[in-house]
Amino acid sequence: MGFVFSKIFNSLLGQKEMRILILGLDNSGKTTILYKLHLNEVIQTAPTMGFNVETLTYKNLKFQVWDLGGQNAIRLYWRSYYPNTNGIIYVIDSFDQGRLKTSKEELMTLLQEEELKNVPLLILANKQDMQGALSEIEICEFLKLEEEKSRNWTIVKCSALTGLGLSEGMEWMANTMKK
Ligand SMILES: Nc1nc2c(ncn2[C@@H]2O[C@H](COP(=O)(O)OP(=O)(O)OP(=O)(O)O)[C@@H](O)[C@H]2O)c(=O)[nH]1
Ligand SMILES: [Mg+2]
Repeated sequence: MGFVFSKIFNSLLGQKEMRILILGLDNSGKTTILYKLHLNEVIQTAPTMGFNVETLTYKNLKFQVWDLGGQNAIRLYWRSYYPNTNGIIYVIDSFDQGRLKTSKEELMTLLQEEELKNVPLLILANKQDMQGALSEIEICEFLKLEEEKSRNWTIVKCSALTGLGLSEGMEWMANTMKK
């Protein structure tokens, strides 16, 4: 009986689009990641002034993925996209150590948002192809996220250029949402 219910539930879930936001500072690689996932290509990007949105299917789940511009002035508008969000992908440029503190501050601010309470968080430590990039362990230590007890979160090292880690990250998101 339970099996029948879980099959029905899964098929319903398969049709529902899960709303995912890709957030992070400008130049961290959000748009490159979105299109690497969508087209399996590295596209030439320009700074995003508004947003890009694409539908991706992964593990029988449909994700409606919103990539928002990360420039300082545009970050003010992130919160208008928060309602009904099912997952957050937070992208960090692992090579840009000078802006890691700012990136952490932005992350801490959004984690305090009531509308994003308990929403699963996938942190992507991007640009791992660059010599001198911080490892995901170093970034994790810097972020000090151990206190995020009520939220499902993980950190995955990735490169939007090579594709490293992107499937792993999406797999985590899909599995977390299916639970
Ligand atoms: N080496 C390397 N470069 C990357 C990687 N991901 C993105 N880039 C480059 O970083 C630059 C910025 O990438 P975008 O995807 O436009 O960054 P963004 O986060 O969307 O930036 P905004 O739209 O301004 O918020 C581009 O030159 C990308 O080619 C990566 O994994 N490795
Ligand atoms: Mg962009």
